[in-house]
Amino acid sequence: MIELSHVSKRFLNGSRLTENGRESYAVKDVSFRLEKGEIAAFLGPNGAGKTTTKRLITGYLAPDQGEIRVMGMCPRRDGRAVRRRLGYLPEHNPLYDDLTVFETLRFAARVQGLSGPGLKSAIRRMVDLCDLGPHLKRSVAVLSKGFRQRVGLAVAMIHDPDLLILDEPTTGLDPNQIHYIQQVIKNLGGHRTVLLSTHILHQVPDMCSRVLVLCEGSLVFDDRPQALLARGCTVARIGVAQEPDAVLGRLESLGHRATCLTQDPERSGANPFVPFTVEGNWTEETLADLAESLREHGWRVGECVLTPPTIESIFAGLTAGDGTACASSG
Ligand SMILES: Nc1ncnc2c1ncn2[C@@H]1O[C@H](COP(=O)(O)OP(=O)(O)OP(=O)(O)O)[C@@H](O)[C@H]1O
Repeated sequence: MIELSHVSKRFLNGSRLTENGRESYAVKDVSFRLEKGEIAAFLGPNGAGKTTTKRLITGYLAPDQGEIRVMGMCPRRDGRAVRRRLGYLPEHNPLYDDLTVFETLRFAARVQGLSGPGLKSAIRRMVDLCDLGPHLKRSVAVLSKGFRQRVGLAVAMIHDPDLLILDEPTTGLDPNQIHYIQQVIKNLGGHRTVLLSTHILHQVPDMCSRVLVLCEGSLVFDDRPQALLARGCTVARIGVAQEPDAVLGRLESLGHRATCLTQDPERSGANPFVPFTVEGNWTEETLADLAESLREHGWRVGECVLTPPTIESIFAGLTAGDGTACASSG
C-alpha cells in the first residue's frame, strides 16, 4: 500500500549544517512498508520529520534520495491518480466557515469528481459514519471543535479513499469526542490503510496496529504497539529525606537519571521523604541496592517501589537522542 525505501529529504535554508557540523536532514534514510488495512501511528517529537514524510507520501514534496510507492504508484509522477485514492485531514482542518455542513460535504464530493447518485450516496455514507445527521443545516462557523473534526474527517473520506492520512485528529477535543473519533478511526481498519500522527500517546495501543517513531528525521521504531510497550523500562520511585538537589546530584554521580516529583518539598507536611523517580530497568534487587547505597551515604530512605513503564516514558526514552534511555539499570 505504502512503501518508502531509503528516503531522505533535506531543506536548503542557506545553511545546510547543524551546530555540530552535520548536514541537516528533515527525513533521513527512512524505509517502511504499510499494508492494506493497517492503522499506523506515526509518532515523533516536534520537528522529527513527520509532516515532511507525509508531504513526500502525498507527492507535495519530492525526495532527494530513495523511492516512494503509494498503491504501486509514484506520488510525484502519478500525483493525480494517487490523490484520487488518498484522503488527508490536516492538523488545522481547514473548512469554509460560511458553508453549512451539508454544503461542505457536497462541495468536497464535487471536488472529488462525484455527481448525481454517487454524490448523494457518498454524502449519506459520511453522514452515517460521522453521525452528522442532526447538524447538516448548521453553519461550519458555529460548530464545536469536536463536530468540526468530524466534518473534516467526512471531507477527507468522502471519495472512499484507500489510504487516509490524519494529522492530530483528536488534539483539543473533549474525552467524549476523542472516544467518538477513535471509534470511527478503529472501524476504518481492515479495508483502508490509515497513517495517523498524534501526540496523545496513550490512545495508540488501543487504536493502532502498528507504531512508527521518527526522531531527528530517522525511523527509530517500527513494530506493533505491544512490542513498543514491551521495550519499556521499569522505573523506580524512591523517597529520600534529604534536599532534592543533593539527592539528584548523588543519583547522577551513580549514573542514574532521576526526577524530583515534588515542586515544593518543604510543603510535604509530616512526611519528610521527598519522592523521586529514577529511570532504568529496575528489579526489586537492584532497587534495594540503590536504597542501600543512599543509606550508606547517611540518608534516610523511605518508600521504594517499582512502577511499570508507560507509553509516554518509552517514547521519551526512544526520542531522548542521547542514547541514555534505559541505560542506567541500577
Ligand atoms: N519547508 C521547509 N523549509 C525548511 N525547513 C523545513 C521545511 N519544512 C520542515 N522543515 C524542517 O524540517 C524538520 C522537520 O520538520 P517537520 O515539520 O517535518 O516535523 P514534524 O515532525 O512534523 O514536527 P511537528 O510535530 O512540530 O509538526 C524541522 O527541522 C523543520 O524546521
